[in-house]
Formats: sequence, structure tokens, C-alpha cells
Amino acid sequence: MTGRVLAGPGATVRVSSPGKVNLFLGVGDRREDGYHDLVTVFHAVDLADEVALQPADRLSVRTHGVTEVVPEDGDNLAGAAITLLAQRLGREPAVAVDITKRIPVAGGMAGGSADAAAALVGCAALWGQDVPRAQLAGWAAELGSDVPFALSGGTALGTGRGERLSPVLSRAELSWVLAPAGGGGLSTPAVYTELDRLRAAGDVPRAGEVEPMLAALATGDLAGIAAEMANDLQAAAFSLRPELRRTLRAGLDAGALGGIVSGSGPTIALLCADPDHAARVATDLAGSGTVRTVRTAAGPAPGARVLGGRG
Ligand SMILES: C[C@@](CO)(OP(=O)(O)O)[C@H](O)COP(=O)(O)OP(=O)(O)OC[C@H]1O[C@@H](n2ccc(N)nc2=O)[C@H](O)[C@@H]1O
Ligand SMILES: Nc1ncnc2c1ncn2[C@@H]1O[C@H](COP(=O)(O)OP(=O)(O)O)[C@@H](O)[C@H]1O
Repeated sequence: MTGRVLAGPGATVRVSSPGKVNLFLGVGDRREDGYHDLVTVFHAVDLADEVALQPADRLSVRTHGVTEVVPEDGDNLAGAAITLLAQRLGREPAVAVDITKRIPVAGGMAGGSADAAAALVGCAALWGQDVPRAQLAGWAAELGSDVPFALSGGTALGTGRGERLSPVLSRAELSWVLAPAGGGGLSTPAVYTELDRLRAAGDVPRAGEVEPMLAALATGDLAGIAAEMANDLQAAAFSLRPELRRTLRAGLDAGALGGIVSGSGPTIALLCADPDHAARVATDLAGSGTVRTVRTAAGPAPGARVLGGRG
């Protein structure tokens, strides 16, 4: 159940919600409904957005901390989440939302999904509604394939279009260097479409089986995790953004254990041995001239959760 929060007039509920890296992303062929069946290992990282919600006369959504164009109000995924929740609970979506964005926009790290999950959890708390987690996860899946995982966080196996989750036993604490590529984000549908095009044009290697990754996670075998990282969307992201190859190469040359395009990209995620190693790789990569910004992060991180700061 979500926690019951008795929010008085003017109260603010703050929620932290994580970005993700797909440690493994196997993509099937395009389905009749336009989606692709996935076998993916989601891994939440502590690069998180913070979403503040307050009672108001009407729905409004503002974002801070990004230069990219992010839709506001009902077109923002957080606004869409509040509209859906209000409908289901028979209420007015009268909430002012303020999002501090840290997750790169359109970066393949599911930042919009994180904000949608935060809005669901935060609004339920603001309205003092005990919504069972399974109910919330069902509504999350209506908002987007990645939204249920942003609710759960941790490390999880995703199937279906990514919305069906099962727990993954993981003993690994992972240290990351994240390099959001310059030149703006990549559109998720465009990357899936490019993969379909590449597959129709020739033989594109597929990610293989997920079991070796699950085994490496279960034993906390960092070298095994690095070796088993795979992403079927990577070839499509490289095709649309060829310079990503250079960033990945520079990260590996800087000593990362392994590297991958995160989801549909263009963020490059580099696995490191520990936080100190990540800091060294980040410094080297920043000096390589192949990226504009570099961040470090750690996982697994918890899913969307109320921080409790109200008043
Ligand atoms: C690629 C992934 C990997 O985790 O993440 P991102 O790179 O976006 O973070 C996800 O599959 C993105 O999930 P999400 O961004 O929630 O996608 P949705 O809103 O559900 O769908 C947007 C569009 O992406 C395509 N899509 C999405 C999921 C899926 N399993 N197959 C698809 O083909 C479809 O064209 C769909 O219309
Ligand atoms: N709260 C939000 N944060 C970021 N992007 C959003 C949000 N709401 C809607 N969007 C739209 O969704 C698109 C994909 O955003 P995002 O979730 O950051 O990327 P990705 O799908 O690559 O993980 C953005 O280009 C933006 O137009």
C-alpha cells in the first residue's frame, strides 16, 4: 500500500524517482500493436528526479534544471499520470507539480517515466489514498512501458513490452559513469523503427539469452555482468548517432569494465569496479573530448518514494 499522508492546505509532498539503465535488452520483432516484446534487466540508479506536489486550483506542471524542451501541464508525463489517477479515484486533478530534472531528457534513462511514477505515488499520498501497489502498477503500465519499473526500482526482469516485472536476485552494487551525449536526445519510437529497418535490410546480431546475466547478478560477479551486458537497440542508436561509438570506445579506453548504450540512447553507461574507479574513468572520459558532460551514479536505487518534506 502507499503510505497515508494527511496533507493540509498548502502542504507539499516531495518524491524522489530514479533513472534506469537496461543491463540487458533483448528486443523481439514488431508486434501487431506496434510494440516489441522485450526481455530486459532493468537497473535503477541514484541519478533521480525530484517531484514536488501541492494542492492547487488546477493541474500545472513546471520543470527546472533542463535546457531541453519538456512538455508542461497535461502533456508532461507527470501531468498525464495525475489526470489518470484523478479519473480512477473520482477526483479533480487539482495539483501544482514542480519537477527538478536530473535524469537526462530523452536519454534512454526513462526520466519521463520516473516523473510519472513519482506523480502517482506523490498524488496518492497528497490525497491520503491507500492505493494497493499492484493497482498503481497497473495504472503505471497504461502510462508507459517503463513506468511500472520506476515505481519498483531495484533490479528487475521486464517482459511483455517491459511492463511485466519479476524480481531479480542481485548481490551486485554497481558503480557507473553516465555520459549523456551532446546533440540532444533520441526519440524512443524512432530508435525501435530504425532497428526494424536494420533487421529488414540484413542480419543484425541479437542479444542472446538473459540467463548468464541473471547468474552474474546473483553472485555479484562484476566481470560477468560487464561481459553479459547487451542491448539490441544499440545498433539502431549507433546508426542514428554514429558518434556514440567514439564515446563508448573512449569510456572503455579510460578503463571501464564494460559499456553499453542505455535503452534507446543516447546516454552511454559505463560499468566501473567501485565509486573511486568510476570517478577516475569519469575524469579521463571528460578529458577525451568526446562528451559534453559526464556523471557518476550507483545502483540499485529504490523506486519512486515520498521524501516526507512537507509544510
Ligand atoms: C527503450 C526503453 C527500454 O527500457 O526505454 P527508453 O530508452 O525509452 O528509456 C523502453 O522500451 C521504452 O519504454 P517507454 O519509453 O515507456 O515506451 P512507451 O511510451 O510505452 O512507448 C513509446 C513507443 O516506443 C515503442 N516501443 C516501446 C516499448 C516496446 N516494448 N516496444 C516498442 O516498440 C513504440 O513505438 C511505442 O509507441
Ligand atoms: N516529465 C518529463 N520528463 C522528460 N520528458 C518528458 C516528460 N514528460 C514528457 N516528456 C517527453 O517524453 C520524451 C522522452 O523523455 P524521457 O523519458 O526523458 O526519455 P527516454 O524515453 O529516452 O527515456 C521527451 O522528449 C519529452 O518530450
